[in-house]
Amino acid sequence: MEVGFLGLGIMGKAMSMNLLKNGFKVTVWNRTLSKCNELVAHGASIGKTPAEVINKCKVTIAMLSDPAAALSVVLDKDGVLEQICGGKGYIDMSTVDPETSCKINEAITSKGGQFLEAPVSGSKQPAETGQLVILAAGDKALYEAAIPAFDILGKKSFFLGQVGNGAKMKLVVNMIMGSMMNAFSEGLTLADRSGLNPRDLLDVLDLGAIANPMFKGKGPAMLQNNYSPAFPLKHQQKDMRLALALGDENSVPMPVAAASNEAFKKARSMGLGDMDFSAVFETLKVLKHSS
Ligand SMILES: NC(=O)C1=CN([C@@H]2O[C@H](COP(=O)(O)OP(=O)(O)OC[C@H]3O[C@@H](n4cnc5c(N)ncnc54)[C@H](OP(=O)(O)O)[C@@H]3O)[C@@H](O)[C@H]2O)C=CC1
Ligand SMILES: O=CCCC(=O)O
Repeated sequence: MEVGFLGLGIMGKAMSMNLLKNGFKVTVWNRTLSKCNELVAHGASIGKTPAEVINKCKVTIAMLSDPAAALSVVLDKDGVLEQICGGKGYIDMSTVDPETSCKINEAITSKGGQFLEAPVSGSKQPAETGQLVILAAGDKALYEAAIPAFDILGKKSFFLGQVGNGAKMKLVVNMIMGSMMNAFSEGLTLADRSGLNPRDLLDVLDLGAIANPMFKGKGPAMLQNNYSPAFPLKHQQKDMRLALALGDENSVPMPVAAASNEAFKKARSMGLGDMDFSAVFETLKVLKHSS
């Protein structure tokens, strides 16, 4: 099967590489074109613009940073819309808000193309090993056609109905994850400041009812001030912001998420946006202990 792939950041690079290694023919494009070279060394072809990729491929996947990037790649000059037409499918796997996804859907379907949103749960390593959780919504026929690719990229795919539902599910999941990361950071700090060994806290947490892969995976690195980015903090803050907007629209009070968003904003203001989102832990270190 031949697919196009737009956006070779942390996730897009790992996902397109995985497709290549599993026998897919892949044509890639990235805004910074030099990032295509590694994929080409593994057998990918390059499209010089999103339009060129769409022209070449029946199905094209996008994995882009945020709503502005997702819209720009579709609507701007040399974008997806210039070549999309009947018989072609576009699958946006970026994390965006439902409104952005609906705008893209309208643009693609107005030209006769098929559209599926399919944001993912899971980070760099699951992307490398094909263990993502795919949250798809939109064109059911395109979803079914994409299953061979989704089976390579993920361990489980959900079809959630109309466009917007995939985006909503993803934002709810990441809102919970971002709040958990803040509670975890506060717990590590409280353990340390009150004279406990935070490593003991990691062991205790791992044996109890709130054990989870995120605490287990990120905790030891956080205690070594290692925030090598798997999920960049700027994207987590974007997701909290978009989840809070969804809360506004649905009159859902979310004081925990709002406080977490403020912590991520503070971390961005400290220059930590490109670090892993666990770097929000650093926001607690600027407060010195006082008696
Ligand atoms: N990292 C993770 O753990 C996960 C991330 N996600 C989501 O997946 C998406 C991608 O994440 P990730 O790979 O980590 O992000 P990166 O920041 O590593 O990559 C972002 C990609 O978007 C491109 N891009 C940014 N702005 C534009 C623009 N205006 N026009 C065209 N291309 C643009 C970048 O191109 P360039 O190289 O030129 O800058 C790059 O290819 C995000 O929506 C994120 O929230 C979802 C699940 C997990
Ligand atoms: O959007 C990013 C999700 C990261 C994860 O699920 O580990």
